[in-house]
Amino acid sequence: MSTLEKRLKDVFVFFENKDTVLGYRKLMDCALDTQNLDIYKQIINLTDWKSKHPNQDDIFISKCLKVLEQIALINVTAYNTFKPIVTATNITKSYGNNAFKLGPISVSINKGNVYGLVGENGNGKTTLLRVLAKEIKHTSGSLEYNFDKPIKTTFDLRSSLVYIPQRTQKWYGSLKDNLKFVLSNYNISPEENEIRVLMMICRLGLWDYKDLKWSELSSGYKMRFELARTLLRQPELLLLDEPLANLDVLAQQVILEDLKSICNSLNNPIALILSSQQLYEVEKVSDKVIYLKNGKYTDNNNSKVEQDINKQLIVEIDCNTSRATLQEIFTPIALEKLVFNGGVFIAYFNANTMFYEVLDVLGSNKVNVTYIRDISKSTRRFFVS
Ligand SMILES: Nc1ncnc2c1ncn2[C@@H]1O[C@H](COP(=O)(O)OP(=O)(O)OP(=O)(O)O)[C@@H](O)[C@H]1O
Repeated sequence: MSTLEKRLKDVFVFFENKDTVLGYRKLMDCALDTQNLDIYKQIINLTDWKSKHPNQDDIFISKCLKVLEQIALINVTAYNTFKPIVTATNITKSYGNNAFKLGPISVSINKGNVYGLVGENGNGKTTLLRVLAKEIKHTSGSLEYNFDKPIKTTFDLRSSLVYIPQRTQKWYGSLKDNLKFVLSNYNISPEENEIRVLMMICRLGLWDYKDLKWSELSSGYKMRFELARTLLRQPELLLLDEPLANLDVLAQQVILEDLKSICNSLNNPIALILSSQQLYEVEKVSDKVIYLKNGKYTDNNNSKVEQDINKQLIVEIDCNTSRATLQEIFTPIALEKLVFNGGVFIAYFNANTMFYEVLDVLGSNKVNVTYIRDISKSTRRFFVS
């Protein structure tokens, strides 16, 4: 089964299980991959219909399945270049008299992948993004880009390599008109412009907001607008600085899932690097997490400390049991260290201890746990240690 066939089948299963919202998003991803304006028009009509008939799921699903059948008839060529779009080798960045130094950093970035950039405040996330975005020049090391589209002008560069900073600028007029303005620079017909813009509006869940002004949108929708504006230009490398700031937990999950599937496009994949303080959410969607510590990171981090930490089972626990009690009940399952960091306990066990044994011990001793998580492989372990 080809990747497209598999994706179409997934969409079918979502609808079969009445996961309408998710199914529709995935259907739109498949539609985008066709690059076919007739399919786009059908999605636009369907979104309009859904907006006018919000409670008629069964009819909506049958309409979606008809579009799905038509997408299945279209030949979609999959992108298959595995060359990294950017390769950084021992890059560093210093700012004049400031003591902070970013790097050396070595990393390769590939299309179709999501990279989560995490680290404590002031550890160089924004600096790294700005260096990769060619907004500021690195001090030493080499940085090699491999864009598919020819880069002859700064406009070409800024289409393929897009950086969205933490604070975005105010715009005037309606959301839809602003998006149409973006495409008006790309030499396409007014009709095609309208269809492509409306398709992107549908995909990013902006249908009911398309006629609103900047001041009428919440932070979450302003971020969605920025993404729509960027994605219309079909970037190859997308750098987002804290896109989750100001979003509620649900909106964070939705936007991350959306970003992941948009980057995973079959014929137009994007390499995405996003910085965030939302560790769990970012780790869940990232193909790789870049953790910056004092400005440093290397792809193959095989330092001795790393190897030792990787062997332990590390569990974060929130409960109102005393430290002494936890110490006592965990000792038989090879507790090596118990740390209380003011809010939660971090328990370090021997590598042979299993997470289910920890759950077992807590349950059998009737400990009231409000939160527990195995963070052995999460970058969270660096933040709590
Ligand atoms: N333009 C600049 N001139 C001088 N120093 C700077 C400049 N920009 C950043 N720095 C310094 O570089 C260091 C790293 O900052 P950076 O903004 O890259 O970190 P960050 O990880 O993104 O932080 P945060 O999570 O707080 O956004 C800080 O010490 C900061 O003071």
